[in-house]
Amino acid sequence: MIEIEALSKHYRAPDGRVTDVLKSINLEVQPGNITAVVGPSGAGKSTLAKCISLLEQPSAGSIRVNGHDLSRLSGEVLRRERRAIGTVFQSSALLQRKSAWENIALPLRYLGVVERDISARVGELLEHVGLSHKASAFPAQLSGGQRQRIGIARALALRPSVLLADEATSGLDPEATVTILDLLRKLRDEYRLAIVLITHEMDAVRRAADAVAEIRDGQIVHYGVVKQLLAQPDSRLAQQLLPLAPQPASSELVLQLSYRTDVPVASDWLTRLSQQFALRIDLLGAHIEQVNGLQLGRLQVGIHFQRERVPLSQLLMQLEQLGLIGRVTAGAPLLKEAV
Ligand SMILES: Nc1ncnc2c1ncn2[C@@H]1O[C@H](COP(=O)(O)OP(=O)(O)OP(=O)(O)O)[C@@H](O)[C@H]1O
Repeated sequence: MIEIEALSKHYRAPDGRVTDVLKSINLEVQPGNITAVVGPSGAGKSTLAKCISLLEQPSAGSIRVNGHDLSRLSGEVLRRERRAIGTVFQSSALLQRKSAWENIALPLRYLGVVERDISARVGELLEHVGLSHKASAFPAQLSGGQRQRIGIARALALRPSVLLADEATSGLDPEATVTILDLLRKLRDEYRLAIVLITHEMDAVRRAADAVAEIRDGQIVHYGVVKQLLAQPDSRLAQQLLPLAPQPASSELVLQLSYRTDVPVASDWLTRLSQQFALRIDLLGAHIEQVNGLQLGRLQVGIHFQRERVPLSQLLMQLEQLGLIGRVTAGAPLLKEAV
């Protein structure tokens, strides 16, 4: 488990000017959980990654891994405790003259682990990342995705409890990206790893994250548990996770409806709603997203009132009873008259 508390980082330029890059970041990632950190370029994601991996010393605050505050340690104790954090970066930085097998063995060799145990552990890790057949290949003979999987195996060699993946899928093709993200999910579950996934790709968040923190200008401005975000379709993070382009509509009211496919939605909701309120409902757009193994649906519907206008609150309440969460995308002023 990793607990980041009131973490701040500033840099001091030679002329004495101070740049605050991280401002009092609080973030907790439990074992068996993937938390994505997203945000625009320059927001502070890499600096956060460097602080977590202790490449940079925080200016203030603490980073506790399994209860130990790593930011206060130094020397041999720090080297020992930091083994609890495995790191994978964008280019996995494998040694080119060493085979995949040797690259994974490196951290174990540095520690002086006996050869027999190294063999057993490397074999197990290669199997876990699905590359046993590439043990003797050199990095140049591997694809980008395969190199990244070897990088992940190496990061896990010392059995960390936290894995930091900093842009680990950037630059990979979609297929390799999916393989890496699915591997992270598998490792999360098998080793109960607490994974911090730093990424600028919302697709990666959708596929793998349990929670997401949005960082802007050095601060966490939004945080949400992915499965709960769907119940808040208005939230900024939900909109980013499940975008549905607004449709031009001649309808009196345009609603965006969300639902989880594992929660029953009345199959005849459309007929029931139309009949109950004398509506004509046009389907303007629909899509289903996979979010961390869960299917989430989004619909956009245009509504025409065929008799009197129905109060919006009544309409939304009825939708909720049918298993759908609604929010108005267009036409609200019209409705206000009727509310
Ligand atoms: N060593 C440094 N000295 C001074 N300022 C720095 C230093 N490192 C980073 N910064 C500044 O801190 C801010 C955050 O940078 P950081 O690299 O953490 O952003 P990021 O969110 O990772 O961006 P990107 O997605 O483009 O990699 C930027 O404004 C950057 O210029």
